[in-house]
Amino acid sequence: MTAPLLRTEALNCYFAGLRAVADLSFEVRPGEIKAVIGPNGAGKSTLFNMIAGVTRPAAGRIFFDGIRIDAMPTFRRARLGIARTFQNLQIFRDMTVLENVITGRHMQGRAGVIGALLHVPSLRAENRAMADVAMELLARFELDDKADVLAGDLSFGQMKVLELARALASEPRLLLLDEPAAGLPQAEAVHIGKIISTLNRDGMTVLLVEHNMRMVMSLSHDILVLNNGMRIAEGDADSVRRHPDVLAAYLGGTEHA
Ligand SMILES: Nc1ncnc2c1ncn2[C@@H]1O[C@H](COP(=O)(O)OP(=O)(O)OP(=O)(O)O)[C@@H](O)[C@H]1O
Repeated sequence: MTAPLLRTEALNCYFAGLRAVADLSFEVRPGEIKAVIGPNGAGKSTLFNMIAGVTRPAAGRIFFDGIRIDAMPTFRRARLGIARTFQNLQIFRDMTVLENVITGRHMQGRAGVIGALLHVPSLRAENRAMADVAMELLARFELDDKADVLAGDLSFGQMKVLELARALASEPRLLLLDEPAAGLPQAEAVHIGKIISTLNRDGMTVLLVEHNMRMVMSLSHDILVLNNGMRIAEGDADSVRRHPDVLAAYLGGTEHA
């Protein structure tokens, strides 16, 4: 069997005594779309933040491609090939769409974001190459005609796509998507879903935290269900949908789409 791209071992995280994630071990295999679902407060964001490097686990280990990463700063995880999007969009609204993608691209380059923004002369050639790649990405997401528009002037749906494009600009091997459909009408959620599906068909491994059940059920190869920080089920859409503990956890919840 192929080695997992991402693996956690007995992860724990506490907030003021509350156990937000409890002894959680799970894997993401290369090439799969894995979703993490669960009712509000289940621990999804906490898990996501531990993988991205925002929150330190109290105990447990995280491995990316066999390398232990749980104590690594975020930028080193990014350099290893982990990119993320944010639940609350974190695009630069006063920069153009193209510049936003280039900031993602600079995770890869020698220049760094500051160098890019200062237009250091020796870095111009590198910047031009990055701009070309960024334009290709925008074309792929049908945002190339908006390259010179300020990101803040995009529609909300386009901003979500832009954030995805920026994350991809670093050429990651693992894409962490934090509620990519949040706040979108169903038609635009379907559009984002198609983009994710195409990326995955082209080989991208995806870890998805999402409340939109239609998206989760249609996209995911494997679904991890959390409740109170613990795994209550894991498997494909059909098995998870029918699992009695999953039904019980969601009873009275609002997440069913
Ligand atoms: N920074 C924090 N300080 C204190 N408690 C926190 C903090 N972050 C999360 N928690 C608590 O940890 C538990 C897990 O929260 P988490 O945000 O990970 O759940 P979630 O599954 O992402 O929920 P949602 O679907 O509402 O985003 C919750 O009880 C939450 O209140």
